[in-house]
Amino acid sequence: MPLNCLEAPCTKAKHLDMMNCISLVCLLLCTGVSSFRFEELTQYLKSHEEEFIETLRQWIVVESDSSDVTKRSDLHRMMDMTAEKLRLIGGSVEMVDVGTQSLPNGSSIALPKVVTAQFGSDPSKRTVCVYGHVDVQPAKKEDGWATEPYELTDIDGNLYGRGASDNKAPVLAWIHTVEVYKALNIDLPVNVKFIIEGMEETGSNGLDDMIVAQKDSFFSDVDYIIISDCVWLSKRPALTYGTRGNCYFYAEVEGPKKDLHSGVYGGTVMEPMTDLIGILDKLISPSGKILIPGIREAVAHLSDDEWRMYQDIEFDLETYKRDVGIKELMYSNKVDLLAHRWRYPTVSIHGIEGAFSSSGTKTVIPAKVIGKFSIRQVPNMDPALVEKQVTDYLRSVFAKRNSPNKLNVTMVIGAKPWLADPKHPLYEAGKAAVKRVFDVEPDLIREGGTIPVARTFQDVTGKSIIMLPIGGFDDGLHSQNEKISRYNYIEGTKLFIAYLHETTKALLLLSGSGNPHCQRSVEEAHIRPDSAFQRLCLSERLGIAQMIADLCLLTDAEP
Ligand SMILES: CC(C)C[C@H](NC(=O)CN)C(=O)O
Repeated sequence: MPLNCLEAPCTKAKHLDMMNCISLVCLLLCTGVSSFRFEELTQYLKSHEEEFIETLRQWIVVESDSSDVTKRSDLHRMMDMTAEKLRLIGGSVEMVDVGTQSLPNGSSIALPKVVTAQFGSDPSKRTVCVYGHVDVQPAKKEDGWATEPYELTDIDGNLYGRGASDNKAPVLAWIHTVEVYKALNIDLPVNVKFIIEGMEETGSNGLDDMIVAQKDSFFSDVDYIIISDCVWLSKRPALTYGTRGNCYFYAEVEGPKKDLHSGVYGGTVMEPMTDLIGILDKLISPSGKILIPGIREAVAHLSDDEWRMYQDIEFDLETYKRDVGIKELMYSNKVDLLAHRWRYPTVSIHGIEGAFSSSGTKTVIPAKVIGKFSIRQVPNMDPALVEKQVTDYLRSVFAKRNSPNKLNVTMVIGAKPWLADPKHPLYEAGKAAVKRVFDVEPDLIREGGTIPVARTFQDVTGKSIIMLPIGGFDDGLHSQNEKISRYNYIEGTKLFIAYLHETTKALLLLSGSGNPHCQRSVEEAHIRPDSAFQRLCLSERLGIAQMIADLCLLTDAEP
């Protein structure tokens, strides 16, 4: 019985019949999909566990905090170490200069180079590109860490250290995936490329331009991009199909020419800090309602399907409360809580530069203060519009205060949200890999945090992205006592090994027996969620998918 082709423009292969399926299986056999030596690969991994933890230790010790310019030499060293590691296992590595960063005092400083690497360029294989970052958020012992943040400390199987989960261990897990194949002299099922940056935690400065510049070179043969810079929702492994974006603002209020004694001058001048707190208070209500006109109106409505997906996810609010360490949440039902974590915007106030913040009782009136806040972005918000909405609104709120002080609002990060189709074959491959390693179905989740470059990858290169997290729900990203468990680090590496295998099948499926028109059309269909075309592709592909999956099962002999 003939089966319909994957999509309309693919005329030659309009009817994929049994013969075509058989030739596809032959292709699977030729590309090595049939001889997956999973046991051997994971045995090697297990027997080298301590070595892989030692490498993580050497990476954690580097204070690669991208937000602190005094640590820039550490960050450069971190990029060198990443390049060296990739070279050591046989990658052809480049360190791409992405220019300089302008500092508030008018000077500039070199951005960390972006590391790219390539393993294999076999034209008969598909090419995947792994993105990750090796910069970290700030951390000091006195912030409340129980251990030294830059010394990897193993307590009860948890590996504590700044950047352990975000994102050094996942980057290493991908590198080790390639290393294990190489060490055993087993052919990688795909060509693997890496793009590792050092400015993710401050908005990926320089990377967007580099992606645009290398669209037709480094990215030209990339079939899709994998990002493992997020965490599971619970103890169950997950696949992530969306991230929120982030618009980060500085609101600077400047008053007297120098700091003043509040006893001598207090009561006679309008204080910049009072103005700043006054306007920040008008951003969001205590119940979480964003007060900036136009923001809430832009948000895509929660569909019935989404509601059902959230409802079906196992998620315990009590565990969540315990992890956060609070008595009450903003929402007491699961769907509302997940929706506000993943797919609604929120305002967070992060800090005030110039304010007195040490211990003690200094009685100063600070002359200039900079409030720092960000708004997480969701479909269909547009950072350029948000910048205008926020600036206009804060100016009008400030004007009502009749203050002689000066207000200056700037948006320093404008990262868009990213959303994929969790029914894409890449996610089917993810499910199969999770099943193989953990013997469960993964949660399909979104992520409240931001990977600034995710949307750029998609928009500029036109490639699909899958996010494959290995971090635990309680890893404490950006927080005190960040960690990754040994279990997640090592089983996560196993997951990546399995994923490269499963994805080879998925990519063959995507390519519609290798017809490039089919490939392009399916990719396009998945980049435009909700199109009628995509629905057609998906529904027509399901039958074929099932059939090929069944045939693959026959060929998937373990050693
Ligand atoms: C734009 C932010 C600084 C990016 C940051 N990203 C991550 O933490 C991803 N690991 C975020 O705050 O979401």
